[in-house]
Amino acid sequence: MSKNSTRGNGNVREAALSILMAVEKNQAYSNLLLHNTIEKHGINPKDRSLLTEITYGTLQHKMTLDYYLKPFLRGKIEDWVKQLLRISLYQLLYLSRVPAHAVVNEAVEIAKRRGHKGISSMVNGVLRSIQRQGVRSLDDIADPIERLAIETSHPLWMIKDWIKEYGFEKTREMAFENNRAPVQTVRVNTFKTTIESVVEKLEEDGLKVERSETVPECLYVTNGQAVRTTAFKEGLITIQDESSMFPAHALKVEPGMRVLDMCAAPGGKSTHIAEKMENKGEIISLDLHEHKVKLIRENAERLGLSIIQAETADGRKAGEQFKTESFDRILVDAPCSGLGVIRRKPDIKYTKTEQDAKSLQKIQLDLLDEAYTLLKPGGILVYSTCTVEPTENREVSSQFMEKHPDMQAVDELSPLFPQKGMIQVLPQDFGSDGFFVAAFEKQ
Ligand SMILES: C[S@@+](CC[C@H](N)C(=O)[O-])C[C@H]1O[C@@H](n2cnc3c(N)ncnc32)[C@H](O)[C@@H]1O
Repeated sequence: MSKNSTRGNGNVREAALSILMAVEKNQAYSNLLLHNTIEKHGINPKDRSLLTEITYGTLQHKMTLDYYLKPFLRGKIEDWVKQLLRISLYQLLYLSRVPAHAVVNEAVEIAKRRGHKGISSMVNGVLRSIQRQGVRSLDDIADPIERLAIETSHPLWMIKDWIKEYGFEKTREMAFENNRAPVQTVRVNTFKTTIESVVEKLEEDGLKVERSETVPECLYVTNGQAVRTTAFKEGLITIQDESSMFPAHALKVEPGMRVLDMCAAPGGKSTHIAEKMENKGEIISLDLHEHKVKLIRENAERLGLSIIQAETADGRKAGEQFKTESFDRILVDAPCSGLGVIRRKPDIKYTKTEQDAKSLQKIQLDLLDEAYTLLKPGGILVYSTCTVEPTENREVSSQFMEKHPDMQAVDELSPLFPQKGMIQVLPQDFGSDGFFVAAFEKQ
């Protein structure tokens, strides 16, 4: 794909097709593949936005598209042809800016290039029939739960699980919100600069910026790419979702403290904690994977933070390296099912299973048990995840407190969000990621 593609948007659709095939076949992450494709081919901004829209849109609406396509398909069709039909139907139904004839023509061309004449005639036939007859109505699905699953393209087990925990209405809002694009948010490095000065710098770079009403150091960027700004290069901001800024507040750190961040890569929260500690004290940041630990170091360096010591280690065995009851604060930002970030990674809707949440529950409890041993009396332990699964979050917190009666839920998570003990943020609450934060104090 060239920087200045002259052959229309055919290459964009080819690229979307390849990404979607890799996501489905190899369970590759859509966001990483999209990023790599854009960087590798130096795709221009206009094509970049179309590629992102087609790839994410097709993934977001996969089950709805299949529901619409089913009456038009006969017999077994190859995976790539199915993806091509999904991509094309997505554009016909959801992208009014692409003319219908262009969508059909591109699809037929791709089918010819990748397959043979028979396949291209079939693709042509299906798309033209859909154009003539329209698609069937979702009203044909009598059961409201099943309808919600198909309409918003979420597996039925997931919708049922959420309804049990949050009720039908909140689940419905969450499922629709999961198909919307998130607003870009950045965190101001308050150790190095002020919020006002960053707002000014970002605006000088042509970005539109709004301040959050919940987290003072959080800014919403409603256009452009904050990662390409001078403020980013100078280490004055970090790209981070607003929900992910809650744990550092819940930790209630002070300069000079000794803090352990057990699952720290790529360092989004470790660096936030360091900024709040004014770069005074000590932060040990662990992660299981060496290549990810490198990212913690790089981020700390870019932000001018020197108190972070990043190490490769299994948090569940941290007691082998550190003394019992030696940390003032511990963060367990645990590996989780990630179902709060479906807006950013729509593919996880289809790859996660009910069993995943169960096995993650065990890992999270093991990490928390180790953290308990390392926490000083009077210290605070924060447990957070970017999921909305009750098997993790709520169940993990109750099991942990049952096992350790001297760990008490704090009276107020933070002056910014005064809930007692824990908060479950749903994506529709503030427009931020679905997220869970619990804070416990050791008696
Ligand atoms: C939710 S991510 C952490 C995000 C990070 N706190 C941040 O804000 O940038 C969870 C991390 O836990 C790490 N991890 C998984 N199991 C672990 C373990 N047993 N010990 C330490 N880290 C682990 C993963 O490699 C992953 O980077």
